[in-house]
Amino acid sequence: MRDLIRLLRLYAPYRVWVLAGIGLGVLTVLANFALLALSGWFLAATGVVGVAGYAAQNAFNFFTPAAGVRFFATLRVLARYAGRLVDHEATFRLLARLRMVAYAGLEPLAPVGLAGERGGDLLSRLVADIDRLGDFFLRVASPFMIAAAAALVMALGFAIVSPEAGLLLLLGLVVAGVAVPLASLGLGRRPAGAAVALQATMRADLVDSVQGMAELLTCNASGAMAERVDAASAALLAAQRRLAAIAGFGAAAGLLVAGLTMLAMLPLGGALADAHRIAGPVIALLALGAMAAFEAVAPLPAAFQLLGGMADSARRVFDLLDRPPPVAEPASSPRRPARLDLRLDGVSLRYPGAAHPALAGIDLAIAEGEHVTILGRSGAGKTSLFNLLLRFAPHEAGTATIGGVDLAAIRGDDLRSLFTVVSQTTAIFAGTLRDNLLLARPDADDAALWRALETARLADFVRARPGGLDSLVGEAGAKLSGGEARRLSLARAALRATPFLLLDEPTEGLDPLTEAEFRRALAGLAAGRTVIAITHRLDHLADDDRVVMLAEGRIVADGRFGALRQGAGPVARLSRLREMSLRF
Ligand SMILES: Nc1ncnc2c1ncn2[C@@H]1O[C@H](COP(=O)(O)OP(=O)(O)OP(=O)(O)O)[C@@H](O)[C@H]1O
Repeated sequence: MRDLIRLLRLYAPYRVWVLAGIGLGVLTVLANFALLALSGWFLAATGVVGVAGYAAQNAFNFFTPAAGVRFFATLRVLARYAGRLVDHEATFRLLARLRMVAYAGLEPLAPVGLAGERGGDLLSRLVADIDRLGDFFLRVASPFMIAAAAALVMALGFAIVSPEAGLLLLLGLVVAGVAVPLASLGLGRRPAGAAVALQATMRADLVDSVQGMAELLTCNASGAMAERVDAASAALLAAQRRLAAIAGFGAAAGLLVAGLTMLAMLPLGGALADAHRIAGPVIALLALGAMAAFEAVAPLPAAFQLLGGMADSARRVFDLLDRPPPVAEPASSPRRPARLDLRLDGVSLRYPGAAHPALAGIDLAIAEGEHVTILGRSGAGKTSLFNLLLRFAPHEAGTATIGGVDLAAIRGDDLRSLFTVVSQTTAIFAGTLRDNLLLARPDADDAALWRALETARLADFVRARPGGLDSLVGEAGAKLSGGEARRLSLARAALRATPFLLLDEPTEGLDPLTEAEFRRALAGLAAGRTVIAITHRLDHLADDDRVVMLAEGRIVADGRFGALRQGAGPVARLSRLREMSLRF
């Protein structure tokens, strides 16, 4: 419930729309109530006057009630139309806000804070849960408020005619609008919660299986995955069927209470008329008015039923938004220093929840313009060093500075604007080649894009495509080969003139010819920049290249490659191993 109240607070900027929507909703219900009550009375009264003779007919004022009927009928239509417009406007505004809030909350968590999440589950929270919450005002909050306000006004209206009739109407409305829906809520809580969880699991499984379809097919595992999705789908259908049955029960019980209340008005009205407390035609007013009054509570069973699922969705979304970002952001960044020397003193880094630090006591100084190669076995902490520099993960001890400024004092966006990363895993987004290039520099013109493609040796490939720069690359670059995707990332890098170039084994897995081209292009990009390159390969290192070797998160060697490979240290051992493996 706390989450739903928090959700309501997000409506604050749209309170005028919200209040107008509720006001128009109340007006619609009251206009319908007045229309039926007046019509009932008018019909009954004209009937009575009809049999009472000529004099009574002449004395009866037909015009005012007839005008009233037309007025309420028109008011009802106009109020309903305007109400729908206003409600939907408020809903769309909230949806847009919710999506912005969710995205803004998610962004600081990436990539380290989301490492344990399933992509499909995140998608579920961002799309399905938020869509569900978007309906909160329209289908839950607004019906409750309209029902409460309209029920009180209508019961008061009846109470003016007769307190007993007012009480009876209020009782009927409370039973149909609160007791019956509460019963269906109790019955529906478990299947509603199960449906939300099952939908999320099924979506996550589906996203996994679509992304890994090739792997599933080659492992003959697609059948097992299909069975898993099928089982989740069957369980979801069972939960939804149960919910539909409960909703049907709620609607039927609500109608029954409405009918019984209307029927009960007849003997009550009769007794009141016998006691000369009301005129005969008012009995019709009470009966038809009571029937119309239940329009106010008709949406409540559905609203109560949605409440459970919405509370679950709100919890899932807010749970994501409440996670502290792995890195605290300063409010602003200091001025960019004149020289961008990098210095790490006793730096340690531990990922959230990890037992061991990924980097421990790192002392490293890299002067502006220097080229450094980072070596180390898998899991040694090489990528973690990049994560530290890019402030994807904070360091827990030591100091890390750039040009003498603490990394923690620089906003993530400002810090990352100093770096270009080229890695072996490149995210290619569904869209055109141009879209993917413009990510790196949104204001780049076509001439700049072609220059970058030339640098990355991809220009001929793009020219040969009928769509040129506007050719589609497919989901995750499915229409590109691995080497082309890698060169696209290189073209992106060529568009970013940043002082630092971080290379994370970008030539790994390329054929020798492509690799040679790639390296030449990289050398062009590296000129005049500080370059930190991770590699497992030693064959491209020259003797005077500076290498830093990591093992279990610590620096175990730092010096010129030629000197280090002559000695007896870890670089020499790695070098010998490499030579042996080349001989095999
Ligand atoms: N997001 C994360 N959460 C928890 N632990 C992590 C995370 N990323 C990496 N690690 C752990 O930190 C350690 C260092 O990982 P890192 O990715 O820096 O290694 P690496 O040297 O780049 O390895 P490789 O050459 O295989 O890419 C490993 O033990 C790894 O399991």
